[in-house]
Amino acid sequence: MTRILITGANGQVGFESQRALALLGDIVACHRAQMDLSDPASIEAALDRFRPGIIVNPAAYTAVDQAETEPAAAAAINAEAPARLAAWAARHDALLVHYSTDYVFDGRKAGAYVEDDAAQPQSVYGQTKWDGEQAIRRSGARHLILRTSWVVSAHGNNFLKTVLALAQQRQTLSIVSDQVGAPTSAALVADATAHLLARYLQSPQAFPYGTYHLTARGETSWYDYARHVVGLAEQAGLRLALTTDAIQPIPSSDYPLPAPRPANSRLDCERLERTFGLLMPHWQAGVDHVFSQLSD
Ligand SMILES: NC(=O)C1=CN([C@@H]2O[C@H](COP(=O)(O)OP(=O)(O)OC[C@H]3O[C@@H](n4cnc5c(N)ncnc54)[C@H](OP(=O)(O)O)[C@@H]3O)[C@@H](O)[C@H]2O)C=CC1
Ligand SMILES: Cc1cn([C@H]2C[C@H](O)[C@@H](COP(=O)(O)OP(=O)(O)O[C@H]3O[C@@H](C)C(=O)[C@@H](O)[C@H]3O)O2)c(=O)[nH]c1=O
Ligand SMILES: [Mg+2]
Repeated sequence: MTRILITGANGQVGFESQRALALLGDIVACHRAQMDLSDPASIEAALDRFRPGIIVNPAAYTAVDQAETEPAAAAAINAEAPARLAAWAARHDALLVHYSTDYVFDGRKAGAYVEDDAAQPQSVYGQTKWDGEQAIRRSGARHLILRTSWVVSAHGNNFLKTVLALAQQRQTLSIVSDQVGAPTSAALVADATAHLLARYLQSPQAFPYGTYHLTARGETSWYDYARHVVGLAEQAGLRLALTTDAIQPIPSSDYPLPAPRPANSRLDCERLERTFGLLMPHWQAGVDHVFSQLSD
C-alpha cells in the first residue's frame, strides 16, 4: 500500500485531500507540528520517518499582501520547501504533487492562460510560487504541478467567507469588478488530484507527469462572485446588513492593496481535461456546495 504524505493538512486543500485521497493509500496528514516547512531539518526528519511514496504538498504561504513585507518567510515556504521535498522525492523515487497559482501570471493576456505561457509574477507571493515550480522542474523528481485559482471551502479562509462576514456587518460593499477568474472549491482540487493519482498508481511508467491547470469551469469577477454569494445568503434567509444591490462594482485602482492582483486570472484547463478524460464542473456548483455546507 502506497504511503501518501499530505503537508499543510489543516489548509483548505490539505483538509479536503485527507478525505479525497483516503481510498488510494495510507494517509499521513502532516500539520506544522509534524513538518514545519520553514525548517529544513523538520522537512527531512518527517520524510525520513514516514518514507512516503507520494508527497502531496498543498501547504503554502498564502497571505498575499503580508508576503510583500515578509518575502523571506514566503520564499522559505513557497520556494525553498518545495525544492527540498523535490530533492527528497528524486532521491527516493517518490512522486511529488505540488500546487501553484494564477498569480504566477501578470494577467495581461486577452484569453485564458495555458500551461506554457510565460510567467510574469506581479507579487512576492506569485514570484515565490513561481520559484517553487521552477525548483521542482529542475530537481529531476517525478512531479505534478497543478495550478489552480480562487480556492474556496467551508474549512479555512477565503473570499466567500470574507464576503459573508462583511454582508452581516456592513450596509454597503465595494468590490473590484475588473479582475476575472474561476472560484475553485478545495474539494474539486482534491478530487481531481485523486483521479490523477489513481491513474498514476495503475501505471507510473506511462503516466503523463508535468504541469496542468486545474480550475472550475466558467469565469466571474470578484464583484459578480460577491453578488452571487450574497444572493445565496438572501435565498437562505440569513440575517444580512445589506442586499445584493448595495454591492458596488469598483476598479482595482479604487481598492489599493500592497500586492497587485492579475486582471486576468483565467486558466485554460484543456490539457488536464484531454489528458485525463475529465470535465471540470462550473464554478457555481462548487461555490453553492460550500455555501450549503456553511449554512448546515
Ligand atoms: N487559496 C487560494 O485561493 C489559492 C491557493 N493556491 C495554492 O493552492 C495550495 C493550497 O492552498 P490553500 O489550501 O488555499 O491554502 P491555505 O492557506 O488554506 O493553507 C495553507 C496551509 O499551509 C500551512 N503552512 C503554512 N506555513 C507552513 C509551515 N511553515 N509549515 C507547515 N505548514 C505550513 C498552513 O498551516 P497553518 O494552518 O498552521 O497556518 C495551512 O494549513 C497552495 O499551494 C496555494 O499556493 C492556488 C491558487 C489559489
Ligand atoms: C474584501 C474585499 C476584497 N476586494 C478585492 C481585493 C482583491 O482584488 C479581491 C480578492 O481579495 P482576497 O484578498 O480575498 O483575494 P486573494 O487573497 O488575492 O486571493 C488569492 O489568494 C491566493 C492565495 C491565490 O493563489 C489566488 O488564486 C487568489 O485566490 O477582492 C474588494 O474589492 N473589496 C473587498 O471588500
Ligand atoms: Mg487572501
